[in-house]
Amino acid sequence: MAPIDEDGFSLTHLQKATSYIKGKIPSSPRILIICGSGLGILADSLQSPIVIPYGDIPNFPESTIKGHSGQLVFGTISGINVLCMKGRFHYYEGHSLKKITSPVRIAKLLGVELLIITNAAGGVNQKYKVGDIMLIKDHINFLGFAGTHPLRGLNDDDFGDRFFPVNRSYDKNIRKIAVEIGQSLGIGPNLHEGVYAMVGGPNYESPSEVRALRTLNVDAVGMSTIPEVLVAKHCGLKVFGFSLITNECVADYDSEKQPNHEEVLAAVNSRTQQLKDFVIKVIEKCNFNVSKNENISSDVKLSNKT
Ligand SMILES: O=P(O)(O)O[C@H]1O[C@H](CO)[C@@H](O)[C@H]1O
Ligand SMILES: Nc1nc2[nH]cnc2c(=O)[nH]1
Repeated sequence: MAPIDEDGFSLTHLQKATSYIKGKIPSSPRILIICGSGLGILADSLQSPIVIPYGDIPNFPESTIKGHSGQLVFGTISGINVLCMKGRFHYYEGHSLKKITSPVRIAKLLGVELLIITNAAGGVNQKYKVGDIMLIKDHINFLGFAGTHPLRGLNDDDFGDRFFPVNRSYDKNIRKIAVEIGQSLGIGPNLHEGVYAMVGGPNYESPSEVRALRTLNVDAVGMSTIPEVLVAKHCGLKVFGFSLITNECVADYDSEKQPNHEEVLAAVNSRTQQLKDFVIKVIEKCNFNVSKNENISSDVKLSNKT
């Protein structure tokens, strides 16, 4: 029986988008960077960029949120082929989780081996300050607790096994490199390793929710990232992820503070150059971590399947 092709997530359905992208790029990407709110500036670090608007890619979702421009950019960083999503998709926009994560499967089909995923997140840990970077060491998938999952439905064996582990999802070697790079860039005191939690959104947390997250040892909270990571792990990609702390979550019942998207984007804008330097150096150091570039093949097949 063919996997349920709900929301176009099966190999057959994704081949149209994959073939279209293959026709636009000269060789296989090894790294996919997914840019969080306002973090599309990371794409500006790519050499010889080729820009493909999401709207031109068959069956590709569209971004609807400020700070997500809706372009796929192919280029190189330190000689490594990189695909960068300037704009990601969120469950609260109305996209299904299959749709949100379909770019990860397309990246796998294109030859990507490493997902670098970024987001803007609220600081739950009271030690975190606006502008800090949190390397994600683990996550809590609240949507998954209720069974809301991108891989719900028949499993597509073309991509991965029905049941799969997600402990050690966030590559420890790359995190170690990132910590060293953070120190070399002078952001060591503002660099943490912590637990990211995803909620559905689009509202920010109530004070009681922030207090509950703290009891669960959550360090940062957002409305994205984990579905993409789960699909990446399912199909065998390495993952490195970080959050930019863009606001301090409000746990005081009488606080006048009201988290908002403008402050989120402003916090990202204030760290633009440092974030670009950070990501470039992580990729430079990870050079050994992915295969060398190779010319793009015309047929669409999974690299780990004969
Ligand atoms: O997770 P990213 O895409 O960075 O965006 C974060 O910022 C927005 C809220 O300000 C939400 O979309 C939340 O998920
Ligand atoms: N859920 C959530 N997502 C965010 N994205 C940026 N800041 C926040 C926040 O405080 N809460």
